Amino acid sequence: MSFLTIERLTKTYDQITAVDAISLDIERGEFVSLLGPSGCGKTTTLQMIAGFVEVTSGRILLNGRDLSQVPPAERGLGIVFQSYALFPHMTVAQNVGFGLEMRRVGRAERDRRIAAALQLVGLQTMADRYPRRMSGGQQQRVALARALVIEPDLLLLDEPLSNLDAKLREEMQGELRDIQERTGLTTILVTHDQAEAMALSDRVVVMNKGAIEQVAPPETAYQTPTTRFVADFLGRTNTLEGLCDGRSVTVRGQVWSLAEAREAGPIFVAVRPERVAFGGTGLAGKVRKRVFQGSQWFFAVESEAGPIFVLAPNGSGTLPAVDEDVHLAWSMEDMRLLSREEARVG
Ligand SMILES: Nc1ncnc2c1ncn2[C@@H]1O[C@H](COP(=O)(O)OP(=O)(O)OP(=O)(O)O)[C@@H](O)[C@H]1O
Repeated sequence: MSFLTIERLTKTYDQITAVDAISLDIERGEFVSLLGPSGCGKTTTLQMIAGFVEVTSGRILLNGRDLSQVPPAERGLGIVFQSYALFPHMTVAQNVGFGLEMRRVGRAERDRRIAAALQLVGLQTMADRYPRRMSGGQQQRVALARALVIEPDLLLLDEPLSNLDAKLREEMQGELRDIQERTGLTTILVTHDQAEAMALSDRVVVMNKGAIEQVAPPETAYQTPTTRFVADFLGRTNTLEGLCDGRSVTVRGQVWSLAEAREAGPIFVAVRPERVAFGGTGLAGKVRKRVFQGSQWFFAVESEAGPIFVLAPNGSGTLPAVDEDVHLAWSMEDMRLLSREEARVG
């Protein structure tokens, strides 16, 4: 039995099915992200786990206990929202200790746990500050300390870093992962940011229209997306139409032999921009756009099979200019084959 089990969880609002019979198992100590575009149902899922949104049907079991009749405050959860929701008239220590006071934890124990939580988020010197005199990143750390101090069974994070600027956000991601690893706390993060989900998680749960598209470690979901939606959502991907004859795949006259036989018929081929190379006698095209991105160059190529994006590391030899005629190649291993059904988008 998993630490957290979600069974056919559903939420409907009048005509809208926000979450559509999703099932998911999360192990103790795992860091899992619910990832998807706006409106896919990730927040609603988290809110049902937290107990803030009533479940329409399905079950949530935490550590074997059915949560349906358990009020939010008794579920043993630490929660951090996008808005820090700190009490402005309380110091950092008072904010962090609030939950302990509610739980009638004694003074000495409270002080010890507040100090430990502040240490964990690197705010040990700021216990007496008021939130308004702190940066967004520091306030978010207070919110995190407040969630950690009650020693929750499960940590729920709803877009906790999306109010921070890009650099601070990246820094906080590292810290969040670090803290999670040190505490071993089972964590669920809701985010629409695929880079954030991939950087932090043991597994990502990619959601679309209230349903789960794929559950996998970030690398697996990125390298072997099982649907076109996942392939498009996790980074940029090129999707081209092809034809399979059972033993090989053809895209505009270019043929790749298959390692394993596959059902014949029309298919889609997905290949990542960083896997496409210039040169050889592959697909012909013309460079339409070339953009310097620091560590890499981005190219938009109009090919005979449609538009193809290419990413080439900076310093990887001579690269083509805009309007130059080019050939594009990639190997069989870098190609994902999606059936028409798998290739549906949206
Ligand atoms: N209280 C509500 N009443 C009616 N519909 C709702 C309510 N809350 C959410 N919805 C709808 O349910 C769907 C899923 O919403 P949800 O907030 O879970 O998505 P999300 O993936 O978290 O999106 P976002 O990142 O924008 O918050 C949306 O279509 C939304 O409009």
